[in-house]
Amino acid sequence: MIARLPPSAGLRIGLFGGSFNPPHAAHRAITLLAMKRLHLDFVWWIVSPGNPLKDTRGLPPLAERLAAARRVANHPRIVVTDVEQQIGTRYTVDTLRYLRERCPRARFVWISGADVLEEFHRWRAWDEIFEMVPLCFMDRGGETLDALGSPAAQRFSRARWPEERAAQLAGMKPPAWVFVHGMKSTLSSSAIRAGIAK
Ligand SMILES: Nc1ncnc2c1ncn2[C@@H]1O[C@H](COP(=O)(O)OP(=O)(O)OP(=O)(O)O)[C@@H](O)[C@H]1O
Ligand SMILES: O=C(O)c1ccc[n+]([C@@H]2O[C@H](COP(=O)([O-])O)[C@@H](O)[C@H]2O)c1
Repeated sequence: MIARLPPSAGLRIGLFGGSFNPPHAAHRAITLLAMKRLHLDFVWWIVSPGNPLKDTRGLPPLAERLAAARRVANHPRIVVTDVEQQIGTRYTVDTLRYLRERCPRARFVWISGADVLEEFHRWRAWDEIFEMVPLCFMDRGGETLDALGSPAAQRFSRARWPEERAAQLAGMKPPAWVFVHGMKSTLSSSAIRAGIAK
């Protein structure tokens, strides 16, 4: 399957995967902060057909989450895509393999919140992902210490660059990652679903 993708040649592109159930202001704020600190041209929001580690019963249809993500993103340099649905995967390693092959001249960086670093060692082929693209983890309220002490952070501790080098991350040879402080939002989709945030 050949997915419909935005232009990418020669660009520095952040990839931000999520369930977006629902999308919220912290998704957008993190994206804009990463764009600035990593000197990215674009960030693609990859709306997941369903996180393989989550119970996805009750997950709203992808089309609904895509439309909501587009409304929240509302920025000329944020592109919302259903590429995982198009290529038929839920696993990030497959998505990255596909995108690197389809877009050989793009400089991709995978962006996640700190909670993802904490559980990264549970992802399929997670150590391979570290060798495929540079990674950027964004601080998240309540998650910093657990994330930085996680199995993935420990295993790749020598590939961590100081935050001051974030602007060079997209051009670095993997494994390379940064942890970006500066935002400690506690906003989450689950809090919104529970009616205790919006
Ligand atoms: N407040 C936040 N600070 C930092 N990163 C965040 C924040 N909210 C979401 N993210 C990141 O956004 C990405 C997509 O997350 P997701 O769509 O699951 O939102 P969520 O708020 O974490 O959802 P849920 O509460 O259902 O787990 C993940 O990398 C997640 O770490
Ligand atoms: O590839 C995996 O094994 C894997 C396991 C868990 C989560 N992910 C991805 O992590 C991203 C964040 O998921 P979520 O549900 O926390 O928003 C999203 O792109 C998921 O597809 C990927």
